[in-house]
Amino acid sequence: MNPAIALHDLTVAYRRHPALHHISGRFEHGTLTAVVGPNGAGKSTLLKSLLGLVRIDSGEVEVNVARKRIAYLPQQAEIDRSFPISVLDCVFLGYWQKQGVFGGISQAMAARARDALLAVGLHGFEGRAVGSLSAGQFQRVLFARILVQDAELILLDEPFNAVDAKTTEDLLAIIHAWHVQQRTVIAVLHDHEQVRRHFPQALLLARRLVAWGDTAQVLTESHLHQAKHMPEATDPHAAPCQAKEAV
Ligand SMILES: Nc1ncnc2c1ncn2[C@@H]1O[C@H](COP(=O)(O)OP(=O)(O)OP(=O)(O)O)[C@@H](O)[C@H]1O
Repeated sequence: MNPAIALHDLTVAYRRHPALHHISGRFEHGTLTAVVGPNGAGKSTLLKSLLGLVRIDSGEVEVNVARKRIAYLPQQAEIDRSFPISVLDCVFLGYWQKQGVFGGISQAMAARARDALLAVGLHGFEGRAVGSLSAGQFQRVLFARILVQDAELILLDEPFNAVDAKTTEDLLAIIHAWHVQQRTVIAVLHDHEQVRRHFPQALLLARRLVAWGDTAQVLTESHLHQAKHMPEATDPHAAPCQAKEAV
């Protein structure tokens, strides 16, 4: 069976400096994977490359999931919530990918959106402006939006940043339910203990691939030590990356 995603010797560079260096591997359908690594390791770039949001320098990303069945939660810092939109309307945005902008919201769809808000613990928040929510409440809204989107592949970039322990626990329960429903979930995370407890698969990045597979085999002391010693800065005088260069 085709994997949900296959990376074939993927290299992505920003102004010539590789953020991802010759990465190969597969995300199988229905797997729950944490992407971990130090700051600047290329984790967000990896998610963006799956969505076609960054230019690929060499290699290939094979995505065997229809674009409209992919949900993406960027880091909160990348989301503008200054525009005046209600919580319920924000959840309705989850339908847009499937329906198109002019699809209209049926009563059944509105009911599902309200149920999604209930599921994330935000019953009664429907009319609130998203700009007035706390970071944790807003993250719950974004999870409700993914719930109505009914996505097959869910990409989450640091979903628990600035989110308290209770909200994290609630959102982890939703991720667990997605896994049980055989959706493919890929989440960028920093808390290794959390990854060990909740994520069966892990991918450890340090621009290059350090390890990818069962979490217990990936998050070993030796692998984490290798990742930690990724050079902090890229060398401005480095030669351009050669696509066939050994990793
Ligand atoms: N748009 C951009 N232009 C230039 N360089 C970029 C751009 N986006 C990311 N980078 C660089 O690419 C590298 C990887 O960045 P990325 O955001 O993918 O890392 P990350 O692992 O998600 O980091 P963090 O844990 O800090 O969020 C970093 O060195 C970063 O400075």
